[in-house]
Amino acid sequence: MKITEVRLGKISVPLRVPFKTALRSVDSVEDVVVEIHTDTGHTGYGEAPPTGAITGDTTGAIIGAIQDHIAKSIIGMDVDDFEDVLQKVQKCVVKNSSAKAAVDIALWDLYGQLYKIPVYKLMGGARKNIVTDITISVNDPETMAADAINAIQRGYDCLKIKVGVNPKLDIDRLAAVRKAVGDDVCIRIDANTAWEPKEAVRILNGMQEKGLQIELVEQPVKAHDLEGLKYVTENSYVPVLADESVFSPEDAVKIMQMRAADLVNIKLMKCGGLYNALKIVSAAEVYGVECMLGCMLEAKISVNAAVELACAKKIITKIDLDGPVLCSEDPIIGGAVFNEKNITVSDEPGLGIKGIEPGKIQYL
Ligand SMILES: C[C@H](N)C(=O)N[C@H](CCC(=O)O)C(=O)O
Ligand SMILES: [Mg+2]
Repeated sequence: MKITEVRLGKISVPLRVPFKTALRSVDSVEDVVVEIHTDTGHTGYGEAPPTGAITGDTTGAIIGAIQDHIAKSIIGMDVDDFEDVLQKVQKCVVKNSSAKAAVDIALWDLYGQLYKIPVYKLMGGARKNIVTDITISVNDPETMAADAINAIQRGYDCLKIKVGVNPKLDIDRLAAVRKAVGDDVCIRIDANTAWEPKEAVRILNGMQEKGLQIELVEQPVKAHDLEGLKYVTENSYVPVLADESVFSPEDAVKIMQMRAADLVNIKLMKCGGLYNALKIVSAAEVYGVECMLGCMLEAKISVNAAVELACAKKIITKIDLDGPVLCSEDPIIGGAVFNEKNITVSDEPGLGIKGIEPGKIQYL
């Protein structure tokens, strides 16, 4: 199965409501779609969003990295030389984790098709069903309480609450949400790097002293501030999950060795795809650190690849794969079934993606 062409396109999917975090505010998912074609007539699908505020990757940079470096390096290679092709993707250009992830995902899709096996079974095959949380954007406390009730009415029982814009409001935000949804709903929060370490401990312990039952906090402090992250981990009542601080497997190992966080959030767009995500998973298994499988604002092709990984590995105990359910439509045909919080992985070979709705992709 030789790679003959790497074709790129763009999709744009409106969100149900604007997505607002401490780092950015957007109204739609804008993704680069990758199709890898082969001499056997197979197509592998991948996808990457331009999450510049977190990865530094813009649409133009994703397209440029793939066209100028990655595609040139892998065209003509045989997908059956899988390790060689995956390593070529990682090594032909530095950084550019989202571009690498998009191509890596498409290659796993092809490799699964070659051996007629779903990707989650190739990687471990632990389970077929997972349950995701849903994200509530940061707003004023009343709006967030109303959004939380709406999520509960859609059937979600775990909410990921964004905080960190005007941190003075954060305890009031969580108090309003907890009051609105009651005690049985799981609430996790994500500060997206917004707080200083001492401020984080004060806010988090203030929340727990009020009985708000926060399950975990994601990335309370700046990405590079591992000492600050460790300070929060050691001094707050709330378990800490590292997100923006963990891109590569090396980052993950460092955080685990330092005990700078209690958990890590694996995202394919940060680590460059499934090849490196599996290394983070292995490190987590060795250190006994549970993982979240998360996503950026992404449509269903790349989130589908994350579903495959989450269904393969039991060390992944927290699921934040709500990209597709935040969208107002799903232009992707095939793949995992997203029924609100319940996600069922596809049993088709590869990723099970059949294509994109006609007219929904703009080829370059
Ligand atoms: C969409 C997902 N639930 C999420 O919140 N991801 C964010 C970053 C998403 C983005 O800005 O595109 C996170 O976990 O930090
Ligand atoms: Mg996060």
